[in-house]
Amino acid sequence: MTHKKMKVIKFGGISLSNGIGIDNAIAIIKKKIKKGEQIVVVASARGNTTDQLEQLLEKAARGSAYKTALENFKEEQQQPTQNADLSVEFLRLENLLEAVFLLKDCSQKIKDEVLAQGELLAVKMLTSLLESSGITAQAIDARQLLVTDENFGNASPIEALSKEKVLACFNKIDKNVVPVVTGFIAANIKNETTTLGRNGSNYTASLLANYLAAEELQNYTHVNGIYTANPDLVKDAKKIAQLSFAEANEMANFGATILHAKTITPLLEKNINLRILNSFNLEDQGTLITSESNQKGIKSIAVLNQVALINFEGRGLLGKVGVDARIFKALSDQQISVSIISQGSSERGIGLVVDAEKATEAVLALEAAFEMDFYTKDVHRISVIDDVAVVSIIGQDLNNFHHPFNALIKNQIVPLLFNNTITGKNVSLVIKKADLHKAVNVIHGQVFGVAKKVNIAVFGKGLVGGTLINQILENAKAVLDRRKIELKIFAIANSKQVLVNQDGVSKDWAHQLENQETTKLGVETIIQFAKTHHLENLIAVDNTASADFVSNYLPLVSAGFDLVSSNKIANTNSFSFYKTLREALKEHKKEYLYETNVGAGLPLIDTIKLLHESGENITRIRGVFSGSLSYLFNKFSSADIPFSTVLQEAIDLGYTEPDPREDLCGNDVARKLLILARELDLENEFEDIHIENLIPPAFRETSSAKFLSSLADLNAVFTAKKQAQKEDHVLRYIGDLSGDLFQNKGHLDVKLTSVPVSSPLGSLKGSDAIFEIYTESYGEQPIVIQGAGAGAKVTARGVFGDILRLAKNNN
Ligand SMILES: Nc1ncnc2c1ncn2[C@@H]1O[C@H](COP(=O)(O)OP(=O)(O)O)[C@@H](O)[C@H]1O
Ligand SMILES: N[C@@H](CC(=O)OP(=O)(O)O)C(=O)O
Repeated sequence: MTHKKMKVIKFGGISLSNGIGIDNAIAIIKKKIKKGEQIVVVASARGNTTDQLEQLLEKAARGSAYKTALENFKEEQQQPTQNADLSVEFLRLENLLEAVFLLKDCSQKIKDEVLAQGELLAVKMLTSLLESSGITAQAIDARQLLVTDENFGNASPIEALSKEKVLACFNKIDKNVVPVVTGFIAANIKNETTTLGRNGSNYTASLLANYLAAEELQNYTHVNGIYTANPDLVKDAKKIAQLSFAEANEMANFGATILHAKTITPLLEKNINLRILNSFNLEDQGTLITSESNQKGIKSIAVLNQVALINFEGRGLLGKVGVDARIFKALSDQQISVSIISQGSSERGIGLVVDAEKATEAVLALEAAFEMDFYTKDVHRISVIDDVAVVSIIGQDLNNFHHPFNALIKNQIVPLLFNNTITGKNVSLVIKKADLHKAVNVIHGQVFGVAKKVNIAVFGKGLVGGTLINQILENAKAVLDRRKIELKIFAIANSKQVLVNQDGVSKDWAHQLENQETTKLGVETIIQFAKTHHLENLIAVDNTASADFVSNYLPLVSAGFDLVSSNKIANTNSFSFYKTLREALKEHKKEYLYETNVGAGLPLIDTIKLLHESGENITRIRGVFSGSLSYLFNKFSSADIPFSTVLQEAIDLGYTEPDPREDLCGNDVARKLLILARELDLENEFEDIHIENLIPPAFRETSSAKFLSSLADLNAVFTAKKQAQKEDHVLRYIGDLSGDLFQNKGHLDVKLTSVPVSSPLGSLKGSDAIFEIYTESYGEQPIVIQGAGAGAKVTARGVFGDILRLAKNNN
């Protein structure tokens, strides 16, 4: 067989599984032969055979019944044709398992022998199928080709010997015969079976490509190529069309399971291209890995999953020379390699990441090596954290690292340790395994800026809530295009029903919500749903007017939600609740925005916050805070009409609450005033506010119907107030906050007042709200914010604004 222009074609396990898998593999090989290509096929064990063999072994070693499982295994292997003679391997497996069952013990050496049968079976089946479709094929047992050391389970090839054997074997093969070689398996000098480590078939293929000086290695798998992150974990991962060997190597080293860490070197040595292709999607060009380097450098995220973190703590190690060397020696003596080390991560401690299955062994080795140091109390503890994973951001500059890091913290994922490599721009984070899925998605969203997903739960679907949901759905595409933020409403709830959808609710939400079962556990259901589906960047929006709902704020915050509300209750409850909520927000690094609490869509709270936080001394805030009361007194003052006529008009226009006494009593204005006061760090309670109740005492207790039918009885009182004014003055119902603001408490007044018609307050029109903010620097000249201060549409817009602010903040 000549090797020029020869290609090594490797099929992964799933690409050889029963059904479409094996059919496609045969079709791919046939097509290549038809085209006259010269190929060598390397095959992994089919489907998840290796895992199944591992399980059979474990059963047998435990002394549990394994025979039925073995029969099922054999039946599956014998698919799709009885023509393949698999009897040798089946018998070998039966004998090996029987021996393990009797001894109740299994060495790594036996395990390699058992696992090797998987590849041998695959190659026999493949050869038989090729033969029956008219292709002359020859099954080759790689144990005749690759010579390794004796490190069972993870053996290293002895180059010179292996190459010699490979060349000798292939030189004898006729060029019309397709060699089908077992991946993964080899033999030591004593001819005992070894394996190259899990997922090692790629390595076999790249060794063969090297020895045979192949033109290309094509790796057929079940994904379209190499992605910016494992596509099983990150839906939005993008396929990388081309990678350099160095970049691929980096990814493999940091755990991208699609590449075996050792695969690249043999290819690099001989400059052999590697193509990752999808045997289930032949249209796709896959990923090409070559010596050409990409100028910009590639970014990707890789995960090491089966790892443990060892914490080596010793106060007495400060300044001692050679401790690291001793640690590494103790571990390397046991063939344990360390993938990440971080020094000084704990008090005089060292954190080490090792393979999970080696963790106990590693601790024992370290305890033995540092026995004396325990006596002298220089080392006081060596512990293991099992359920960890390492997420590496490859190509990550440290100067930008704060972006993904902050995003993790915002999502309540605190890495146990992180480190960076000196060569190459890589940062690795050790995190709890439970956080893995979410962490990889959060980092991916940040690093690739593709689109950051923001997951929103909307509580309350009344006028404001419903309008908001529709606004979000209508504008989601524009927000995605302009801001690269993907807004998803994953939950909608009212007091009775909950609608959840991981992919975001659709335009039909109202109808779907109605058809949901009634549940009383809305908030817990939603918190649990977000957890189960690893949803990131969570925002809870409260558009209810409910006093009860506010008690959910604390659980939501501790579950990782930022809050937005148009509901004022949380800010006007007792000061102690106000403080508790702020403390919880701080503790969980969450934010709470409520711009619409005062002045609906007007940018009021944000302005006051900015002024206050920048140290500007706000001395007074005064204004007409209520749209309905603005309308009432603007109209009543400007024309010669009875108060009751204006009030009836306001009721008819829907400007007031159904019972207008809720507006006239002044409580709503008072709540807004209290919210502003608390923005200035004043510790006022609602009871501190002097409220001028506009409802004459005789009308306070009557029924709604009675009140609405006797509006004319209010006229005398209001006409008297109007007439008692100075010339060119008008009535305005205002909130007024003043006093010594250096004290803890401000002076808060809600009252009907008379102002010159030419003043900003006096010239107010329609149902506009107005806010005058007096500060020390601005002196007598207040900052004035004026505009529509009510209405479902503007309020919903304001809530939407808060959501976008949070979404951007999370960057
Ligand atoms: N960056 C990545 N791009 C693509 N796949 C990845 C990546 N990281 C991890 N994977 C995983 O690698 C798997 C394919 O590799 P592997 O299972 O070894 O294939 P095969 O058995 O065909 O050799 C995918 O299912 C995916 O879960
Ligand atoms: N069958 C072996 C080797 C293997 O499957 O390699 P690959 O992932 O490259 O197909 C395993 O499952 O570990």
